[in-house]
Amino acid sequence: MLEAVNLSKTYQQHEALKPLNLTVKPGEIFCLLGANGAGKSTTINLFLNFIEPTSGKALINGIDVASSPLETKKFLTYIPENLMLYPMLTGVENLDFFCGLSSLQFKRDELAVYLAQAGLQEDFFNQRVSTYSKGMRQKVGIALAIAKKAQVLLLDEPTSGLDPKASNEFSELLIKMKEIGVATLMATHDLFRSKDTGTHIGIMKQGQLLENFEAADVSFDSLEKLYLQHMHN
Ligand SMILES: Nc1ncnc2c1ncn2[C@@H]1O[C@H](COP(=O)(O)OP(=O)(O)OP(=O)(O)O)[C@@H](O)[C@H]1O
Repeated sequence: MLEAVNLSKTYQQHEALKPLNLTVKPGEIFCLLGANGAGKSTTINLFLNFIEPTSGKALINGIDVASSPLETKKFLTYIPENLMLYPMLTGVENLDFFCGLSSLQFKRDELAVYLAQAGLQEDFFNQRVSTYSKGMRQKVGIALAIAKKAQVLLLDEPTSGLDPKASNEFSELLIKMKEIGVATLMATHDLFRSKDTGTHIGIMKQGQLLENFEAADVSFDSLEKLYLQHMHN
């Protein structure tokens, strides 16, 4: 579970994130929408302990990420817009390496099962990642989450630049993760996927979470209207 408690970040005078209170429970996919500079990545980076909060706390499974960064990282997998993998290593080798960083060791056929569960085509398991499409690289990230039995997924625009089919496949993986109780926080610009895949939607503007509602409570049209209204004001 993810929890922000009066979490804020100020750079010099600039409030990148105004005090945020937010909970993402197991089995929820919280989609964070907002214009460029709204504070979405800042929120995710605070949960990753990449940056220090100015006030408040980011908690993962009730543990403060600032005071227990290593422990909280065990529970989570982070997939940014461009997942950094080693291009000269194969998918299996990359997965092995990143599992190793979490002190996890698997046999080759176990790694292959995780890649298959993440939807990667078998022909590519032993090919260098330099030959992978962006969607295939993102699947290696999901395979890592599956291998780690991650309880939390932090995603920063993971589908930007993916073609509609790859984006759809990624959404299906997120739904699978949801079904096994993973809590997901995703920054995205994709209104359609937020409505389609998310369980909860937040709209941010200038560092502030202006809206927080259940995806089932809005139609796609009303979501778009609401989003544009906030951006125009
Ligand atoms: N290291 C930094 N120093 C100063 N200001 C920063 C720093 N990092 C981010 N900011 C500012 O914080 C604000 C929020 O940025 P953030 O990256 O969280 O936005 P975002 O919603 O993720 O945008 P995008 O959709 O472009 O990714 C912006 O005004 C940005 O300029």
